[in-house]
Amino acid sequence: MCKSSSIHQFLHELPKCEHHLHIEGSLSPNLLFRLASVNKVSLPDPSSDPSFESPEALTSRYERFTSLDDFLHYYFIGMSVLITASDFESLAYEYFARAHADGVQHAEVFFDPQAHTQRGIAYTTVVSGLTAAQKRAEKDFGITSKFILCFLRHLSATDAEVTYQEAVALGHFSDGTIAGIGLDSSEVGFPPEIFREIYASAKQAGIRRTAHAGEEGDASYVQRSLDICHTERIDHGIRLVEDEALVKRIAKDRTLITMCPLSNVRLRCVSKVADLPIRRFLDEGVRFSINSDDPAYFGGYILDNYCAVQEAFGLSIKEWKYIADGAIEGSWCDDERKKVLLQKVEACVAKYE
Ligand SMILES: Nc1ncnc2[nH]cnc12
Ligand SMILES: [Zn+2]
Repeated sequence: MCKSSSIHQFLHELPKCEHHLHIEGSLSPNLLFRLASVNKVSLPDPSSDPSFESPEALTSRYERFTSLDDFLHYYFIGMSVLITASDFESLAYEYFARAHADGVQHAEVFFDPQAHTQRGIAYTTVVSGLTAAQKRAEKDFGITSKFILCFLRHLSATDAEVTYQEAVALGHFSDGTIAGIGLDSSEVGFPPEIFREIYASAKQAGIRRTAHAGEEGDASYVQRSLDICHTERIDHGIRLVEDEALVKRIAKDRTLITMCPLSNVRLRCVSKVADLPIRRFLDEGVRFSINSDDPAYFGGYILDNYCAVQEAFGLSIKEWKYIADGAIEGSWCDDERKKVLLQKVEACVAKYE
């Protein structure tokens, strides 16, 4: 919630694109406990980790993450309760409904297939649940969406290749089921070039490419994602400001940075939202979007992130228009959809200017 109710109303109505949302990160503690019980999945014993005593205890543990790896420990345990296609469908449909309520018009959603196939859940089970939700959400809410298949960087390139080839063999990249690839999980010590061959193959095949970089890793992770993996976007990217030439290059190339303010605070990448390089990005012409990352873990969905930015930086309507337009331009939807979304932003801004 913003202090000013009129700016809050404006931010609520502003047409949004979300580009950095891990669907497994939208699993709330309540749903996690419910699915564990329905699917008979055992969670860690509360005598070894009291956070698993109740959904409330887990929620309060989520307020005390110490790092990306500390969060990932809970993230991977959490998603172990997802078993059937219908579990994935319910999870994704709930996300789309929540995003729609926050003013999201277009969402590009990450998923982590290796985290599921590793524990015996078929890749096709995951994808059929997600795509069923996608179709229902477009029909029910008019929200358009894309899926981005992420590779877990703490696993080997060979492991990633198996998943990539499964998606290729099923025609999922060529038929539009999946729009692009991404790279997530522990960053430091797992540089993007480990996955250079998959990224080269994706580029050759016209598959869209992004990667988490510059979240905990330094600016060289961003630079190597661009130069070696030819990524078209950068997820997080907050540490790119350590390299002024890189900031200028990203501004010139209009490379979209998908920022996640509440995530960066929860994972202690910065101590407060005001420490994020938002003012610098605006001043230097860097295009960026504002996103929720793992909303069930980080205490807020997309509108909460917009409000946190507003409270920290006191942006003008004109600056919000720049952000909203940049988010549309950096989306992977077709030009026709972009045109419609740009017009919606224009109409919203005209109402509040
Ligand atoms: N913020 C994040 N960074 C890296 N990997 C992730 N997986 C889910 N959220 C993530
Ligand atoms: Zn992320």
